[in-house]
Amino acid sequence: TTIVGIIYKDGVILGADTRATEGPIVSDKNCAKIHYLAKNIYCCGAGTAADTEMTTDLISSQLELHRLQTDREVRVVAANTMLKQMLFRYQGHISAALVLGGVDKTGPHIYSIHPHGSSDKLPYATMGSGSLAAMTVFESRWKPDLSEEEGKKLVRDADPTGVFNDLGSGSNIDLCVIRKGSVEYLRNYELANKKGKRQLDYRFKTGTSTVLHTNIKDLLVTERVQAVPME
Ligand SMILES: C#CCCCC(=O)N[C@@H](Cc1ccccc1)C(=O)N[C@@H](CC(C)C)B(O)O
Repeated sequence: TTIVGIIYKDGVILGADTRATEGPIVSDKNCAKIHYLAKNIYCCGAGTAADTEMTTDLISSQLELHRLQTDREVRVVAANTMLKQMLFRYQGHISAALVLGGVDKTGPHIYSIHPHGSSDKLPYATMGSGSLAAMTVFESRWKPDLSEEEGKKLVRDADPTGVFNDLGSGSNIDLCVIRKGSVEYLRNYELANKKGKRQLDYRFKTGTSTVLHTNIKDLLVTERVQAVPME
């Protein structure tokens, strides 16, 4: 997985690849790794698919109850606290490595959260097997007050470094732009690995293998079976 998040002038932008693996096998070529937590908060997940899905679903439900109780828009820091406290409680056995992003009344926020429960509040973050590849782009090109176009371009250049150089990442790129009061969830923003058209027909021609022997059985004829007396 290569998941990324940045803060730009008017909010945050999250990015994720869409590959799920089981060892050397790609088990899903187009899975969704950007999860809804609240209308102003989304979360990218790396690690065990089941853990990232279940953890984000659970915290999303808890955030909704929190919103109903407080009657206020939930803050990103609340999501971070709930996520890290649960991951810490399970001492790293929940293999969910997260990039949390959102915008609330205090502004845009990005956190990275590790399976053991530590979190870092950052202007940009990457997680997953392709995180080092993606981080090269942010370390060299991120700056404060990027425009939305510049921010999208940065994420669009960072995530593919993992998609193309890390075997644990691949296929397409999903994007999520969160501004004050609006969200743009761009599923399959980039189809980075379109399947090519086969050039030739590789099927064997009929008659390739000679027929040596034919045996046709009439299955409708039922052989008489001797009834075996019950003991
Ligand atoms: C069996 C099995 C694993 C089901 C799919 C599965 O969780 N794959 C994992 C890798 C992994 C983890 C733990 C055990 C095996 C295999 C995976 O692809 N993680 C990606 C993110 C998730 C959200 C798709 B990424 O971090 O590479």
